[in-house]
Amino acid sequence: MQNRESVSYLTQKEAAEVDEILMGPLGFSVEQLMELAGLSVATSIAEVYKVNEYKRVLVICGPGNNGGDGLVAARHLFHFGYNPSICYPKRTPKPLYAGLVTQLESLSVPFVSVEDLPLDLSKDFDIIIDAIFGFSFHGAPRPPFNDLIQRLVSLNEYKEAKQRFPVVVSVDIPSGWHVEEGDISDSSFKPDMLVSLTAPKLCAKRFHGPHHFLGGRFVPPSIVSKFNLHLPPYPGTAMCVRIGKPPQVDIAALRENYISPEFVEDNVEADPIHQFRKWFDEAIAANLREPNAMSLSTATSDGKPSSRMVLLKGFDEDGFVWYTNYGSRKAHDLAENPRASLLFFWDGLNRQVRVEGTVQKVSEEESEQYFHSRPRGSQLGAIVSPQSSVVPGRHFLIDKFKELEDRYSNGSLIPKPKYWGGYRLKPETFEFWQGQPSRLHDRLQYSPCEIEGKKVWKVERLAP
Ligand SMILES: NC(=O)C1=CN([C@@H]2O[C@H](COP(=O)(O)OP(=O)(O)OC[C@H]3O[C@@H](n4cnc5c(N)ncnc54)[C@H](OP(=O)(O)O)[C@@H]3O)[C@@H](O)[C@H]2O)[C@@H](O)CC1
Ligand SMILES: Cc1cc2nc3c(=O)[nH]c(=O)nc-3n(C[C@H](O)[C@H](O)[C@H](O)COP(=O)(O)O)c2cc1C
Ligand SMILES: Cc1ncc(COP(=O)(O)O)c(C=O)c1O
Ligand SMILES: [K+]
Repeated sequence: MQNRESVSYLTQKEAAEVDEILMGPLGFSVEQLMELAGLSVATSIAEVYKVNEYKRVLVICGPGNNGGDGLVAARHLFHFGYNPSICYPKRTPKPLYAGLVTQLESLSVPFVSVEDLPLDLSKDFDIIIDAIFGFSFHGAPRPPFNDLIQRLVSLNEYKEAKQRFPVVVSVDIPSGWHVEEGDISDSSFKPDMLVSLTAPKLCAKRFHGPHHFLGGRFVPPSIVSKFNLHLPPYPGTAMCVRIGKPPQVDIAALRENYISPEFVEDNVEADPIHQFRKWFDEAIAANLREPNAMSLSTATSDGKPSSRMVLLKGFDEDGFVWYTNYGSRKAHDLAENPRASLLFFWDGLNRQVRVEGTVQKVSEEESEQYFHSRPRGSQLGAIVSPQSSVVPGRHFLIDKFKELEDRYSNGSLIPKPKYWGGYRLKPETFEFWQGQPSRLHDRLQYSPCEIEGKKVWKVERLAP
């Protein structure tokens, strides 16, 4: 999360200069920049306002490039599953704009005239995108945009009356605001979200709404250095990044309604290891991050519990294996109380699996073999770290690490320390859980029983 103070802002003149450099010596075309800008707007909106709750979108487009960004955003939002409508009263007679309009018409996105647009915008839309004016705005808004801006101002009244009201998202500049000074006359509207493009303009300092995003992931280093820009890094492959304060959330209202295929007794495996393999393979196929991460809970002999994450490194009929330091807190617990439980949570699949049983160390040979399969840095890390004991500072670890790195820089075998190795939990019970609507989840528990002298697994459904 980027601190608002550390982000830089552009003046109106600088914004126009950046434009000229991008589309001059740097070889960009306006189409390209507009496409990226519109896509950033659409992805920012999709990040905050989920399509199942905020479906109906009105995009009000002005006569310049800001309006073009709105047209592009509308097309992307359509493909993301939203229902956009467009109000575009002063069309620009250029092929770029005509093309964007044709693209939207081919998707049957409706164009609404100012006259046909309701005076009260609060009922028909969930999101209103203000793509009226960008950084070239000057003076006071002229018709018909003054009237449209007034309708956005009126939304505040509905907000105060606590009726359901649409959120307003401004593209680059809240329309009617002075590009540098902000809402000087205090007569314009206050958007809920601002998507600054390329770099925030000075007026963005006056934006105090809940969601400030930056989009336009195309700024080359030469622009960054020429304008001394301080911008947050974009995460991963994202087209947008949040700037300013983190969103305020009502923790008590944070919840997911799980929707999953039915998980019923008739189609589970008789053997829980087979069932685990099936779900584990599905977690891998779903491309989840670290599907082998599991919470390991242990307890002291007098029953004081503790949990931590570890990585599963193998499983079969004999049990579930992980590696760690034999002097750690968990190791002390396991030495006096071998009973433990494992918990997997596969978020993207609405699944969790509990495995409970007793733990033993794996053989030295097994630990040796695994230790030498790890990256050399991790092998050295294991030697350096007296896991779970107090150390004087980070330097203590780094100094020891560097010393060892030098010693083994010739590529020679790094001996596994005696105090590092694996554990195996032999399962006694399993529970497979899958989230369902209204908290009526599926829970199937496997426990061992004997039928005619033969060990089998009993499967029972537990109430959610
Ligand atoms: N640079 C970049 O990196 C990128 C920039 N991009 C986008 O471009 C935006 C800047 O676009 P822009 O320069 O076309 O101007 P913009 O603000 O849309 O409007 C100008 C129009 O409004 C009119 N107008 C002005 N004042 C008025 C008034 N008081 N009342 C009524 N009308 C008024 C003016 O008419 P005029 O006054 O000149 O007759 C003209 O027709 C920028 O904010 C960003 O969204 C991205 O697409 C890509 C990357
Ligand atoms: C995703 C994840 C995986 C981890 N995997 C291991 C692991 O496999 N082995 C390990 O010793 N620590 C692992 N850790 C660190 C442990 O959570 C823990 O901090 C450490 O083992 C010390 O725990 P203890 O003091 O309870 O013994 C992992 C942490 C995370 C977040
Ligand atoms: C301290 C520690 N040891 C061991 C592991 C196990 O994973 P790996 O053997 O892949 O490094 C982890 C994983 O996060 C870890 O943090
Ligand atoms: K705008």
